[in-house]
Amino acid sequence: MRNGLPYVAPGQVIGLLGGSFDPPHQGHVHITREALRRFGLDRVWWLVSPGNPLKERGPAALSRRMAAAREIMQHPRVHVSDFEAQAGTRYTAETIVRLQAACPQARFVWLMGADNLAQFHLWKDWQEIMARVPVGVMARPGDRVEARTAKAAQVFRHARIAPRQSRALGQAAAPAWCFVNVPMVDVSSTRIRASGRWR
Ligand SMILES: Nc1ncnc2c1ncn2[C@@H]1O[C@H](COP(=O)(O)OP(=O)(O)OP(=O)(O)O)[C@@H](O)[C@H]1O
Ligand SMILES: O=C(O)c1ccc[n+]([C@@H]2O[C@H](COP(=O)([O-])O)[C@@H](O)[C@H]2O)c1
Repeated sequence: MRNGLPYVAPGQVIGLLGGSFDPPHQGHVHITREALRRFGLDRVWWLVSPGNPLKERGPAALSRRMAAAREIMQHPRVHVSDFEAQAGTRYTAETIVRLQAACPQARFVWLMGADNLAQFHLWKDWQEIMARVPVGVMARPGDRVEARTAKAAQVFRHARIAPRQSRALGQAAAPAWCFVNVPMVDVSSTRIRASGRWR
């Protein structure tokens, strides 16, 4: 283990699900299982963020979110990581550079829900992220149309992989991205926080 990362066999395809996980919920578990299947991944690592750079409000303590994530996401092929806190990164582009340096034998795929694709062009160095790793996007209630018309989707329309070929994403050369219409689970951290069941 380096930076708390598990051993990676050469050529292994690892999906990265970055998130605030404030709190983690069944929507995260669901898209993780779907991503393993639909994008031909060997593993998924949850990257529990020290704090989303675009969100004003800071999340709950990292240790609490990590513990909750480990409790809810129990799967032999999924690892919950605080790599960003350990590496001192917060921006995804930088995190990916650091992960690729730490695990040069791995193939990484960035995973996100459709709501994040709609915002993706606001992320720091988002085009560099596209140039470095394939991106797998999963449908989320309410965000399908926005995702399809997202700026990132338009700029990289030439790099889109058809959903029926989604399993090829992990082996594709970047830039490559794929949107899949997985069955949807209508849960969000915002709603759980509002219900008072977290905090
Ligand atoms: N129900 C869901 N369906 C599809 N994708 C989801 C779902 N919930 C979260 N995601 C995706 O998981 C990643 C991490 O999400 P995050 O931790 O921000 O949860 P969230 O429920 O979106 O939180 P918040 O409501 O605070 O914004 C993001 O890429 C997000 O799009
Ligand atoms: O790098 C950026 O500029 C950037 C901007 C917004 C979000 N992100 C990342 O996107 C992931 C999802 O964030 P969130 O808060 O929607 O769960 C998480 O890993 C964040 O660090 C990254």
